[in-house]
Amino acid sequence: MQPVLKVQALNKTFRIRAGIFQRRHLRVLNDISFCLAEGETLAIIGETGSGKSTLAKVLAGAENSDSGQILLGSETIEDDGMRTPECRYIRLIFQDSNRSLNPGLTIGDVLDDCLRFNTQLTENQRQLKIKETLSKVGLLNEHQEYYPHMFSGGQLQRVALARALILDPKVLVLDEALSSLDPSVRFQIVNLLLKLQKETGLSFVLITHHLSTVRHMSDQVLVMHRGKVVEYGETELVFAAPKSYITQRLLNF
Ligand SMILES: Nc1ncnc2c1ncn2[C@@H]1O[C@H](COP(=O)(O)OP(=O)(O)OP(=O)(O)O)[C@@H](O)[C@H]1O
Repeated sequence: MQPVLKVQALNKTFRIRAGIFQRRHLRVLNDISFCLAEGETLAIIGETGSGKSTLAKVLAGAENSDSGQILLGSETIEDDGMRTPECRYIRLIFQDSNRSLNPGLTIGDVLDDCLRFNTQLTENQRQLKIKETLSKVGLLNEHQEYYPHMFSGGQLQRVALARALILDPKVLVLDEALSSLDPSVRFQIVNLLLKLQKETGLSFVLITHHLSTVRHMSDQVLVMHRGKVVEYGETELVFAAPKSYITQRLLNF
């Protein structure tokens, strides 16, 4: 079966300050490759600074890579830093996604803007799509009239999910998206994500420090250390017998 997402030899370097007049190159992603099947979840774990968030941003088109390819189905959507518009089928939700919501816009306006800028839908079609999407994430049609400050933390993460889902993505990248939620709300959102995955075949790249969530949600796990993949395999196998010393340390073996 063809994977929905294929990442091949991805590299990314930042130029960082190394003194008053000096700069040096910091290699943050070093030859990263993996595959993700439709309806499956790949968890990415690693210590702070190992490159997980940079990888999430590159996948979602928020940062360009220096070299390497990202394929969505059979289409190459990034080739040595060049992006195609199809990258909108990979959407990113991060911990503070809602900080990027304009406090002066209602949720209906936010979702409508997303559709107006990215699709050719008519006003009626957009209204229908907004209603359907809010319902998918467990919000009411009336929530269209609400401003961001009127939502609780858990509801805001549902709004972030609605904003990601409204463009019918194939892959959702969740970068610590559940971390700031209290355990009962996190549990509800995890169940919602799993339900959506079952119903629509959506695939997830899950970046989290919560090992129990990794075990509960993911089919495969990829372990990063200083920008490199040090272990990659089925979640149950990796958790039962981690091969790399880095994984053993992360899993408290
Ligand atoms: N825009 C940037 N410019 C320069 N260096 C950066 C930039 N973004 C990230 N870095 C550096 O790249 C490295 C990897 O950062 P990244 O945020 O991807 O790690 P991470 O694994 O997501 O960490 P955490 O678990 O703390 O979120 C770090 O050393 C970080 O300081």
